[in-house]
Amino acid sequence: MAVSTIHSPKSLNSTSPISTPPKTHQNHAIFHKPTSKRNHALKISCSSEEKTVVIGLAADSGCGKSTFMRRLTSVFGGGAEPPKGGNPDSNTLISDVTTVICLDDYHSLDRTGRKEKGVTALDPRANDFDLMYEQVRAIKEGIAVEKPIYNHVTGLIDPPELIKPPKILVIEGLHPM
Ligand SMILES: Nc1ncnc2c1ncn2[C@@H]1O[C@H](COP(=O)(O)OP(=O)(O)OP(=O)(O)O)[C@@H](O)[C@H]1O
Ligand SMILES: O=C(CO)[C@H](O)[C@H](O)COP(=O)(O)O
Repeated sequence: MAVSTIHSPKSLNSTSPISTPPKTHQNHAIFHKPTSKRNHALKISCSSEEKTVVIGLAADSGCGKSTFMRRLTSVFGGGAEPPKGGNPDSNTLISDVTTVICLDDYHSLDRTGRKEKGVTALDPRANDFDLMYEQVRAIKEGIAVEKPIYNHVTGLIDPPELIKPPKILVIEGLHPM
């Protein structure tokens, strides 16, 4: 499993598939590995007061992303719940500080569509990376978006849900980077 901060609108605008972190650490959430046996706690510092910090979590299906995210959001405080009054099959988790969105929501082909085309959910042809990029960039810039929902119960793409910019946005899935 890979976890990374996604650093700036500039890096999101890059044409390179791999974003290059800037040299300063301002406005970034920073994860430190313990440096000594006496320092077991995961230290998290987040200096951004105004802009949404984006954290990407990449791993294959069933690797433990959701489990890890529940732990991570509890570190930031508050319980995380699906959007109130929305689609009960929403994959989104919202707390006071964080919003976790699942990138399965950017599947461009539903379950039947993938079967017909003979592609898996990992295949770029089954995902709308352009929409993902535009919406993550918009949220980071403080703009709410209407994000699609991939319904894991029905295998269909449901009507979108409104995602408002949180302090910390976590994008978890197969291709967040
Ligand atoms: N660190 C761990 N050690 C052992 N089992 C784990 C660990 N983390 C998660 N699991 C178990 O692995 C299974 C998959 O976990 P989880 O649903 O978090 O994965 P996921 O990556 O979010 O899956 P998906 O991509 O299907 O949404 C669950 O049964 C969970 O209890
Ligand atoms: O979790 C996944 C990817 O992260 C699923 O494999 C993918 O979204 C397809 O979902 P389903 O099997 O419900 O049609």
